[in-house]
Amino acid sequence: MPWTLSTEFTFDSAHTITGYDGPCGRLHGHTYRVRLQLTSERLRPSAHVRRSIMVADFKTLKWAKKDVTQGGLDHAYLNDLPDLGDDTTAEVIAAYLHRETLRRVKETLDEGDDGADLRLRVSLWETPDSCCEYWE
Ligand SMILES: Nc1nc2c(c(=O)[nH]1)N=C([C@H](O)[C@H](O)COP(=O)(O)OP(=O)(O)OP(=O)(O)O)CN2
Ligand SMILES: [Zn+2]
Repeated sequence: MPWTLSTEFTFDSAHTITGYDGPCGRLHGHTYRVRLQLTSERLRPSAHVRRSIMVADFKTLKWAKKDVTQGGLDHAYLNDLPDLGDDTTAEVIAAYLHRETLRRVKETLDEGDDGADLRLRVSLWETPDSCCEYWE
């Protein structure tokens, strides 16, 4: 793949791993760190410029750092989100970030472009020393 776009950001959220036999089963919070790496065979128009000069707009990739009231994950109670429910492990959140980020990027593509060459890798740190990666 000729291009790899990489961006990192954090969001602060609370969660409970329902049914967990230990402290993680109680309400607590994390500063989650996210790294997104998106590879592409070609350059495309994006949400803010119609010439083919980007893999995707960094602004589109960083949707999750927005406040939950604006469609992101910052200052959310993650268990309240219908796509996550009570299973808010790093594994489930990373898969959700993968699905939702690709969906948002593909929304900006031209008609007839299915984005089949786009590959996304999500790395999600729940704590400074514990990370989950998700890619296909
Ligand atoms: N495979 C997973 N294991 C755990 C997850 C997870 O999402 N996937 N989550 C938790 C809890 O959310 C917990 O808050 C994080 O636990 P941990 O990494 O153990 O964090 P600590 O820094 O509190 O751990 P120390 O005991 O201080 O090392 C648990 N497991
Ligand atoms: Zn936790």
